[in-house]
Amino acid sequence: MVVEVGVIMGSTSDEVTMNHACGILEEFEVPYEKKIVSAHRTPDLMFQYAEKARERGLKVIIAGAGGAAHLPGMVAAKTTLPVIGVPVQSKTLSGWDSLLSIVQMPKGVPVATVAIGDAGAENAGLLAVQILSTFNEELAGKINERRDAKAREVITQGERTES
Ligand SMILES: Nc1c(C(=O)O)ncn1[C@@H]1O[C@H](COP(=O)(O)O)[C@@H](O)[C@H]1O
Repeated sequence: MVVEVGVIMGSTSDEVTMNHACGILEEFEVPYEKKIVSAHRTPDLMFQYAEKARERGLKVIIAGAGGAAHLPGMVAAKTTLPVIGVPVQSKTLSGWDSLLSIVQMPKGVPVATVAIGDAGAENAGLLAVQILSTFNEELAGKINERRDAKAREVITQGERTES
């Protein structure tokens, strides 16, 4: 099966967060790969990964990193695939450093930045699925089914809370 989404992260310490993106891809049965790639620690591997991504058949890259989170932006600079950046929550600055490093890209090289942490990673997975759904009606249908199910959950929870 051709891998469609690349989930990459700067360190194994990002894995717990990034697994939230992977969980969504599994839920939608989107073939993905998970790799540790760092702009700082493995720059040659990072360039190679980004340069080869499109010809390998990938359609979206989700890149998570914390602190001086240059990985998403650097990958975006070396590929024409859409890159979704996940700011991983850092210990010292609670992820503000990660967020600002990822979101403040110079014009010309966009990164679709999601929120800090686990919820952001989950949304990164959903955004990747939505990008793939542009040309895949079956996937679009599954997204709607998921949203309907979530809406029903919220209504049921609300009914239990309301008096
Ligand atoms: N921000 C980056 C990059 C990068 O942007 O290339 N490579 C690793 N890191 C980040 O360093 C943090 C601490 O890493 P360690 O836990 O390995 O010390 C991680 O959140 C990682 O994403």
